[in-house]
Amino acid sequence: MTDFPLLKNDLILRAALGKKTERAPVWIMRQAGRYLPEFRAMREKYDFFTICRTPKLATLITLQPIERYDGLLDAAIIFSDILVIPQALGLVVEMLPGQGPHFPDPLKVPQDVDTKLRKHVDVHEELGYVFEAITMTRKALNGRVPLIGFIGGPWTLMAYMIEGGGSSTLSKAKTWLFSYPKESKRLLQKITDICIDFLIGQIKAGAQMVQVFESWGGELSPYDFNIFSLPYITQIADKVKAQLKQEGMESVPMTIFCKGSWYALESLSNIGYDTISLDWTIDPAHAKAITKGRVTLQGNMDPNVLYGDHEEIRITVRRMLEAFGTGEKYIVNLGHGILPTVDPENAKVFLETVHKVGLELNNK
Ligand SMILES: Cc1c2[nH]c(c1CCC(=O)O)Cc1[nH]c(c(CCC(=O)O)c1C)Cc1[nH]c(c(CCC(=O)O)c1C)Cc1[nH]c(c(C)c1CCC(=O)O)C2
Repeated sequence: MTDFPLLKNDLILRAALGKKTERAPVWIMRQAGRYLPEFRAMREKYDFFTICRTPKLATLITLQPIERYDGLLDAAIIFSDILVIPQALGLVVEMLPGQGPHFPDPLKVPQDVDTKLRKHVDVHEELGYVFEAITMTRKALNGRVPLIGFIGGPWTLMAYMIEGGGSSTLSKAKTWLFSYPKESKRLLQKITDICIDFLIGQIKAGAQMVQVFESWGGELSPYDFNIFSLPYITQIADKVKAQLKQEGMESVPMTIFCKGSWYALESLSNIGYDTISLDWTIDPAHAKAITKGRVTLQGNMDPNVLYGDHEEIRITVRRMLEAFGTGEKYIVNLGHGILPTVDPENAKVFLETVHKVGLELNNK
């Protein structure tokens, strides 16, 4: 194991493990991204996946929000993308400016799993650049805040690999689920095996917390979620923790974010994750009543509130903190990624209010 600088702010790790905190910690999904002019300047020079594959650039960008919002963020998240796993499997993925991800040759029929995808993926060979970026970033952070690693959930990755990009209906991916359920499960298992190896590698490289982004969970009915998502995200938590334990290594807190899967809260609080990240359609009181303190909750302000004026942002943050409670089992975040046209000053108002109101409510 590499020797890393001593961690000075462990609020988020304590909150994730259910310990008391002086105030609720905060970070922002997609905090290193297009809303920051310093990120856009880098993107004028470099292609998206070139940045992901160049540890020095990924480190620099991961640190951008940490430096801009000096002392206001309680975690950094490694700059990368969930789609590096489909790339590791052998698919070409491009990031089209302003349009998002594009697969020129996606999976079309089940036989493609055998002809278009690598039989075996060695994560060190294919994704070693992410591990290097994590180790480099953890050192560059110099203990300021913990570093979060991440992966996409198997169903979300499968859907991208078949749709070939974003989609409003996911009809192509769902055609697989309902026409070729056996082959779909085989593909989901293949992706899951890589997710497990990749997360373990990220933790060994220095990730101090990890998040699974099942961003398209809510596109499935509760019945289908239990068949095509839940078993795989469950395996990820189980096997990552079991393997680290077997190797005598400490695990790190794990967060599951199933966007839109409000119906799955009960199941999600029983499958080995420490934290559940919520989108804004879930009422905090409802989430607390269902999860009953078994997990830490993270979230969940509507990212569009950051388009409101400063006073509206402050009011919404206060309401959210009062509803979740700030001293225990809560991490503040948005309900989904920060939007690319948000004013970075509004994000600052959000962060400052979280600090101010969090301390105030804890000292009551
Ligand atoms: C579905 C998904 C993807 N990527 C991701 C998800 C899960 C979270 C979610 O649901 O939003 C996760 C992700 N993508 C990115 C990060 C980096 C770390 C961070 O959060 O700051 C993380 C955690 C960088 C990125 N990933 C992407 C950008 C913008 C790319 C650009 O510069 O053109 C960044 C900074 C591109 C991307 N990557 C993806 C899409 C749909 C897009 C285009 C839309 C968008 O820009 O938000 C796939």
